[in-house]
Amino acid sequence: MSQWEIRMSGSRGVAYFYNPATKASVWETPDGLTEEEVKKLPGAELLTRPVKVRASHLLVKHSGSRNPSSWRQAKITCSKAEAIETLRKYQSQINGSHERFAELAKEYSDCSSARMGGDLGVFGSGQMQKPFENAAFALKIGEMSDIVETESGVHLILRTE
Ligand SMILES: N=C(N)NCCC[C@H](NC(=O)[C@@H]1CCC/C1=C\[C@H](COP(=O)(O)O)NC(=O)[C@@H](N)Cc1ccccc1)C(N)=O
Repeated sequence: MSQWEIRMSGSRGVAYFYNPATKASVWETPDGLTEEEVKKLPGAELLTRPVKVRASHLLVKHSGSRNPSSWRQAKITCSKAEAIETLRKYQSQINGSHERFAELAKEYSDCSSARMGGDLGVFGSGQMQKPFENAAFALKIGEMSDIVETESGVHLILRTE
């Protein structure tokens, strides 16, 4: 059976099967593929991708951010490297604690969501910048991301629902 792979369709956020050799794309599991074989296909993680998530984040902006200003600092001048270093420091202080995450987001996040401990509410595919969306949607509930870079700056993400 020529190799199938799993891809995500546009903004509908629904996974489908694609066969690069035959260029066939089908919504349902191709005949002859067992459940076990499907789980081993490239892109299999997309099959368990949620439709919507709720997440909090701690954003540290830098001079290269698309909007280098926030409630904390009118003109943000730190370099991207310094922002990453700062976020690493917060990451080690958080050390997996959801409470610490919310406390540090409230105090240090350069996003207006800081006042809600970083909570962004529920969002679906197509709402956030792709690197942020992909990282948030790949997290299990309660899991924290490593450092994620977007046009806004560098983030730590905690998936809460
Ligand atoms: N709930 C939504 N749909 N709100 C629109 C999101 C727009 C989206 N934003 C992002 O992808 C990044 C990642 C998370 C926050 C964020 C960026 C910025 C900060 O960066 P900056 O734009 O200065 O570069 N914060 C926001 O947008 C805030 N309104 C998020 C928020 C705050 C309070 C409550 C809910 C949501 C985008 N497509 O640009």
